Amino acid sequence: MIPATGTQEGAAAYPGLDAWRSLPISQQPDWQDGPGLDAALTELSSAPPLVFAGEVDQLRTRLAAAAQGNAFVLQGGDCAETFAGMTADRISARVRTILQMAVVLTYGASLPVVKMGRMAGQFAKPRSSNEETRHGVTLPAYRGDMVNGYDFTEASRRHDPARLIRAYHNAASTLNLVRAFTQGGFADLRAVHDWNRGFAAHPAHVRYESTVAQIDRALKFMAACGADFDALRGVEFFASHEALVLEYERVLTRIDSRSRLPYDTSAHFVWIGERTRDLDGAHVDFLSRVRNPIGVKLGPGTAPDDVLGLIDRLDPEREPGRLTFITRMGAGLIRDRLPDLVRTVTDSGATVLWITDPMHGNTVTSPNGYKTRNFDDVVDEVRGFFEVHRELGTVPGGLHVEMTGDDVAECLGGSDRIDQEAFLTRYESVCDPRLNHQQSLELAFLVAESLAGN
Ligand SMILES: O=C[C@H](O)[C@H](O)COP(=O)(O)O
Ligand SMILES: C=C(OP(=O)(O)O)C(=O)O
Ligand SMILES: [Mn+2]
Repeated sequence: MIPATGTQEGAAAYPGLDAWRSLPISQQPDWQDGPGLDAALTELSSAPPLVFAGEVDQLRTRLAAAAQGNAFVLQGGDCAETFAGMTADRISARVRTILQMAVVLTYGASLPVVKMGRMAGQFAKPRSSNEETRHGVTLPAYRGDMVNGYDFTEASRRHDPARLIRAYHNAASTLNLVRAFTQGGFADLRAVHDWNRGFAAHPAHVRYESTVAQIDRALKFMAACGADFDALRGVEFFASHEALVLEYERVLTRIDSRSRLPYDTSAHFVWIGERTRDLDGAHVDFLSRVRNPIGVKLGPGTAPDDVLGLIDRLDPEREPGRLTFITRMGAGLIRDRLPDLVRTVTDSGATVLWITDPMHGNTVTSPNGYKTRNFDDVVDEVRGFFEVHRELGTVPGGLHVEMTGDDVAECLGGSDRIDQEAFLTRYESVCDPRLNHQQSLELAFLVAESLAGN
């Protein structure tokens, strides 16, 4: 595999990479141009790329397969990664949960599952409000560890460009560990299946025992046929995040030594959020100019013309795997809003990958004041997504979830019946509520059952 170059060398041949600077832009830090920002960007401009162009191309082919119905994508991780949360235990729990979900989905879909973490760079958050008020004190809103700190003090909430450098190093360490876990034996199919057996053995999860038993039989069958399980010890695992802070994405954009084309080497896959997908805005312009596969979040207000405009701007060549639409409509709206968008894309002749994010359209506030989501709404939106695609004969290509491998209590419900009282001691997210380990697995089992037509 030939790496992208490790410097900005060659980027001068692409002046368009800086065209976003003169376009309308929202949700950016307010750290004013100054020595702090310049110093951080200078340091990062010579830092090595986090991912390699060849891997990014590989992902594009995997996503192309998913768009055709020949693979299924699982994208999951924190709403907002934190520097403090970058411990071996937490990273391994998250990777392990994604691997467990992937085995279940692989069985249910009878398809390869493309595994992508919202990991190693998910450090910047768009917010509804610029400010947060607590007990009469108003401070800048928390915008992710790449921008400011979560602690509610003036010093912590100041936007600090030195955090760009910390974000880069935290992403590098996370990715290093993820690569080690997924290549070093941790992902062994038999071990992952054993973990799932443990999950289904719990009395609250008995209804999943039959799926586990079926997977068990499938593995025994594979073994009897002489499958080389040792060859299955390593898995591909890709990194992704919302490309929000464009200074960070720009400085990590490098020219690939093979193709001489620009790649955003901060992650394999980057997406544009619901709040920054303006056709004439900075985010769409910048991402139109890098070779990575790109995602765009689509909320319930998305118009058919918006999706056509996004295809023209982001995928003018109609390249398989280039463009993914991540829909987040809400359980109550998906069956109403998604069909028009899918029909519009199909009629245009374009092929995009459709993924469901059943989290962001289902956020509510619990009576005791926590941002939460009902597990049943999450499941219902996923079901709606599959129903719409089945009806239209199109491909439901993947699942995008905010989740963790830890035993937190942030979303309501699931077989373990998380209630709002549990939030008082086990709510840890610094932004949106995540499915915990059990809820994540449960969702995977439910999706697998419906994929298998059970
Ligand atoms: O993760 C998504 C957004 O950053 C988040 O939903 C915004 O939350 P807010 O409405 O609390 O700002
Ligand atoms: C900000 C997010 O989502 P959206 O852009 O869909 O609101 C997110 O994925 O955390
Ligand atoms: Mn979120």
